[in-house]
Order: sequence, then structure tokens, then C-alpha cells
Amino acid sequence: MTPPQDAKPVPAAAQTPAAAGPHDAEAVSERSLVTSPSVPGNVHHAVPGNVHEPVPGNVRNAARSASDADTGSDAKADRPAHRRTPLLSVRGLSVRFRMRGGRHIAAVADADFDLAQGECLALVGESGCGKSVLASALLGLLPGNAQTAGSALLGDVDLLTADERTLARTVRGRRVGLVPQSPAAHLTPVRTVGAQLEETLRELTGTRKQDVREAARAAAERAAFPVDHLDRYPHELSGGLAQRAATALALVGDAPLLLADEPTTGLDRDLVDRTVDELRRHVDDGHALLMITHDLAAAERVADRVAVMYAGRIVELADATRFFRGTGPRHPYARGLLNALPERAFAPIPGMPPELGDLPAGCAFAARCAYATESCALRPDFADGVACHHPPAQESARA
Ligand SMILES: Nc1ncnc2c1ncn2[C@@H]1O[C@H](COP(=O)(O)OP(=O)(O)OP(=O)(O)O)[C@@H](O)[C@H]1O
Ligand code: NI
Repeated sequence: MTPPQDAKPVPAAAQTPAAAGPHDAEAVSERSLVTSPSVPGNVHHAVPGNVHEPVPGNVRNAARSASDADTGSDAKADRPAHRRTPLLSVRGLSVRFRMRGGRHIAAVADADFDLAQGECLALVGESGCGKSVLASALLGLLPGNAQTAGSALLGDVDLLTADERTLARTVRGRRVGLVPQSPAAHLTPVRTVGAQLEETLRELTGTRKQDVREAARAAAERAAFPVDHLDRYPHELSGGLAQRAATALALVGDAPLLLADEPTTGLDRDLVDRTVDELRRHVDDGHALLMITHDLAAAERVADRVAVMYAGRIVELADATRFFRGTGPRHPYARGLLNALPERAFAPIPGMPPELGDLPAGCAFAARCAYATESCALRPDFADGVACHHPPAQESARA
């Protein structure tokens, strides 16, 4: 979610519930913005005790050689993770925002996907297509004018219908970690990065007092956050440093499921690579990662599978190796995204995405699609990994 330009960062702990409007008959659940803090920093000191949940380790490392464990995409040939019992199972997830005058914005529509331990799913798509809203829904952090439908099962908890107490006490930070898209707004402004890391370590992982300082330094190094900046306050950090502080906080929480919303924004290529490789190690240690990114190179480096979102819908869900290096994407939009890359055809997709408050009845991409026919006036079902009436022939896809 990109905050409005004029929005002041508000510490999550200081946010007040937005007013909830009347219930909508179509909405399965509706909730107001939580008063409790958001992850990664603030949630941790709101929740007492140590209910750290152990994560089965090394799901993929066991099957991988030492030589490929530290590298990016070359190490992913042996990846059956998504065939395992999913850790997270999302079905029919929809989010609408109720606007003035009875208008609605359909930010997320009918998202279906699973995510297993030891698996990374990259969620990609143009700005405003609903990626952050999807992540916010999974954390129960949508504003009060949001209505959700569907289910998102994390073990026995449905993240979409769980009550705020459950979410605050047992889910956020503990079972679901977040690297937020606007980290500066999520770090606690009155505490140094080091203090926030130490607090998170003590509360979420039960690190002993005498070990916590060293553990915080190690956590900072993991996220490429310079240890000599640990005594800085969030306002003293650049965007890139705040990003790395947020990543460090999210990683130490050690939640089985990590949502990383644009975790590499503002970083140069070396740091992008370092960050995604660290996230990949986190996945290889048995965690599940939903990584939202604009950066397709980062997605290729880290992901097992790719979900492509367009105008609120997942239009393709593909194995990452096939998507980036094999026969290529199948949905014309997904192919367009790859072809827009400078290292590929450098050919931007013509036109603009439709307004989410005024979507066409049929395929939302049809107006920009070179393959569109009159059949696209009907919305294509999502079948066999793609939502398109006539995905272009595989042999013509770019490898
Ligand atoms: N509280 C809200 N009320 C109304 N509309 C909203 C609200 N929050 C988000 N939206 C709309 O939902 C849509 C999806 O937003 P979202 O932030 O998920 O996009 P995104 O894919 O994360 O984009 P970006 O890549 O720029 O972060 C946008 O059209 C946005 O304007
Ligand atoms: Ni976003």
C-alpha cells in the first residue's frame, strides 16, 4: 500500500479505530482498524509473555547441497514445497472499500492460493493492484471501511474472521510477521532500533537478558543493518536503513509466516540481493514467505512461485523457474510485465490499469491486451494457473 503523499507516518500503536459503517449484505466480515499495534516493532511490546512457536527447521536445506544454499535462483530446481500441506490456505479472499455515495473499490477479488513452510510466493503487479491490501487483510489490519470475504486459514485460525484479541495476542508478530511497506511508520519512534530489536527478541523468542544484546547485533547484521546505528532512533534513519531495521525486526520475531511488503524498496542492487538472500535463508529454515514486490529480479531470486495480480485479481500463479526462465508467463499481462524489463524487450504495456472502483464486467486487462477478442467481455475463470480466455501459445512466450 502506498500511503498518500501527504500522509504523516502514524505509529501503529497510536492509530485509532476508523469508523465502521453499516454492514453490507455481501460482506462476510467487517472490522475496524485495530487499536493494537501493528507489526513488526510495535506489536511486540503490546503482547506479554513468550508464546514463541517453534518452526520446523530446514525443510528445504535438507534436500539442498551446501553449495546452492546461499545462492538465488539456481538453487531452486528441487522445490516441491507447494505440494506439502499448506501453512496458509487462502480461498476466495476479497476486500472491498466502501466509499462515499455508496461506491465501492474492489481492491482484492477472489484470491486463492496456498503457501507451505519452506516456500516463498512472490506477489507481483503494478502499483495499486491490491497487493498491500491483500497483506493487510491477512493481518487484520484493514481500515474500518473495508469489507472482507473468503477465508485465510493459518492452521486452525481464519485470519479473516479471527477476533482482534486473537490477532493481537497470538497472530501478529508471533504467527505472522510483517516487513511493512512503510517501515518508518511502523517503527516505534521513541525507541532506538537496538532497543526495539532487544525487546522483540525477549518477548517473542524468550532470549535471555544476558544474551539479548548480542542477539540484537546478530539480527541487525542479518538484515544488513549497520550495528553502529543500533542506537539510532527511527527518525534518524534513511528510508533504506529503516527498511533494513524493519526486516531485522520481522526476522527475529521468527513467525512461521512472514509477509514482506516491498522489503527492498530504496536499496541498491547489492543490498537488494543481500536482503532477498537473507529472506531466502529464512524460507529455507522452514518459514513461509509471501513477498510483495515490484522488483521482478528480486522475485526471481527468492521465489518458488509467482502470483501475478492485476486490478485486484490474481491472474496467474506459476512456478518461478518456468515463469522467469522456462516457457515464460502465460497470461498476456504477466508476459507484458516481463517484457517491460530493461533487460528484456524494454517495452512497456500500453495503457493504464482500470480504476478499481469502476471495473469492467469482463477481463480487466482486455483493454490493454493484444490478444483480446469479444470473448473477453466475460470474465475468464481462473483455471490451470491462469485467468485468460486464450493465453498465448507457450512456444511463443519468451524464455
Ligand atoms: N482505505 C482505503 N480506502 C479506499 N481505497 C483504498 C484504501 N486502501 C487502499 N485502497 C485502494 O486499494 C487499491 C489497492 O491498493 P494497494 O495499496 O493494495 O496497492 P498495491 O498493489 O500495494 O500498490 P503499490 O505497489 O503501489 O504498493 C488502490 O486502488 C488503493 O487506492
Ligand atoms: Ni503496496
